[in-house]
Amino acid sequence: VRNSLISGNETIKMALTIAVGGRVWRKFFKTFPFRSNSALKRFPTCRANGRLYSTSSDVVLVRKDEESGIATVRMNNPPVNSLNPTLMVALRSCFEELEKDKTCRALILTSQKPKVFSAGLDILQLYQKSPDHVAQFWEKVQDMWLALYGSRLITMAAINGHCPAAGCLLGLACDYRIMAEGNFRIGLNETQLDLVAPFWLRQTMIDVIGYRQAEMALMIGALYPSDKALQLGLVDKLAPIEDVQTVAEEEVKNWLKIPDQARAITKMASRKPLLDELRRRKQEDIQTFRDETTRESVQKSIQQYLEKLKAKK
Ligand SMILES: CCC/C=C/C(=O)SCCNC(=O)CCNC(=O)[C@H](O)C(C)(C)COP(=O)([O-])OP(=O)([O-])OC[C@H]1O[C@@H](n2cnc3c(N)ncnc32)[C@H](O)[C@@H]1OP(=O)([O-])[O-]
Repeated sequence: VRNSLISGNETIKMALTIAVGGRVWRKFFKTFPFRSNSALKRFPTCRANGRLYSTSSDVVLVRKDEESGIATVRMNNPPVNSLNPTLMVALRSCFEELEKDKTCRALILTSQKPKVFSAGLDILQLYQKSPDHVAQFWEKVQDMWLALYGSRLITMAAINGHCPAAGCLLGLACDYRIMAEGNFRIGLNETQLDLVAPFWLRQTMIDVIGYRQAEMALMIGALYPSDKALQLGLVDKLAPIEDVQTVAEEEVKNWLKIPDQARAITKMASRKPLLDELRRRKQEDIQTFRDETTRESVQKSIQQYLEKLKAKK
C-alpha cells in the first residue's frame, strides 16, 4: 500500500523543480497538488492579529506572529476538545487558510484548555446515528487530516494534556510533537471502543514508532503516559505543562533556520504516497468506517464505553 521511498523519476522531477528558481512554487504545487477548500466560503471570518482567518465559531483560536510567521492554533471546544463536525471543519478551514498565507511559515497546534489536548472524535457522533451521518462525519475526519498532514508548513503539536485516539491522530499528522510531562496519556486506543484505525492512521503510527511497536499499540489500543511515549518516539520532547507552548516556539525557531522550500519538498516526498492513497480510496474508506461503526455489536461496545466514561465521575 505504502511506498515511502520516492522513485528515481520523482527525484529528478524535484531536482529540476529546485533548479528552475522563480517558477518553483508553481511547479511544486503541480507536483504535489493541495486540495481546494470550498468549505471556506461557508464560514464567517475572524481576525487574528490583523490577519483574517475563517472559523465557523470560536472553537478554533488563531494567533499569528507577523514577524516570525508562526501561527498558533488553539482548539477551544470545552470540556475536552472532542472532535465534532464544527471543530473539524473549523480546523480544516484554518489549516487551509494558513497554507494559502504566503507569510505563514509554521503552525503550532495546541489546546486552549490545558490538561486535555483533545479527547479524540466526539463519540456521541458515532452512537445511534444513521449510516449517512457517520459517513459524512468520517469524511470530515479525512479532510481535516489531509489538510494537516499535507501541509507545506512546519507543523508542531504542543500537546498540553491528554491525547487519545483522534487527538493522537492530529499529533501524528504534525512534523514534531512536544508533550506535557506528568500523568497525561497519548495513543490510538480505538480497539478499546471496538473501532478500527483506518489504513492511513495505522501507517502514520508505523512511520513514527516503527512496525512492531505500532502493531502492538494498535492491537491493544494502548494509551501511554508521556515518559513512555517519549521512549517509544511517539512524542519527540517533554516539557512541564506550563512550558509546552514556549518549548514548541523555541523548537519552531530552530526549524525556521532550514530553507522552507527544501524542507517542504522533502516532507512532501515522504508524505505524498499516503496522501495520494487516501485521496484515491476516500470513498472506500468512508464506506468501511460507516459499515463497521454502525454494526450492532460495535454500537453496543460504544454504548458501554460511554457508560464507563460517565461512571468514572
Ligand atoms: C477509528 C477512528 C479514529 C478515532 C477514534 C476516536 O477518536 S474515538 C474517541 C476516543 N476517545 C477516548 O477514548 C477518550 C475518552 N475521554 C477520556 O478518556 C477523558 O475524557 C479524558 C482523559 C480525555 C479527559 O478526562 P477529564 O476527566 O478531563 O474529562 P471527563 O472524562 O470528565 O470528560 C468530560 C465530559 O466530556 C465527555 N467526553 C469525554 N471524551 C469524550 C469524547 N471523545 N466524545 C464525547 N464526549 C466525551 C465525558 O463523557 C464528560 O461528559 P459529561 O459527563 O460531563 O457529560
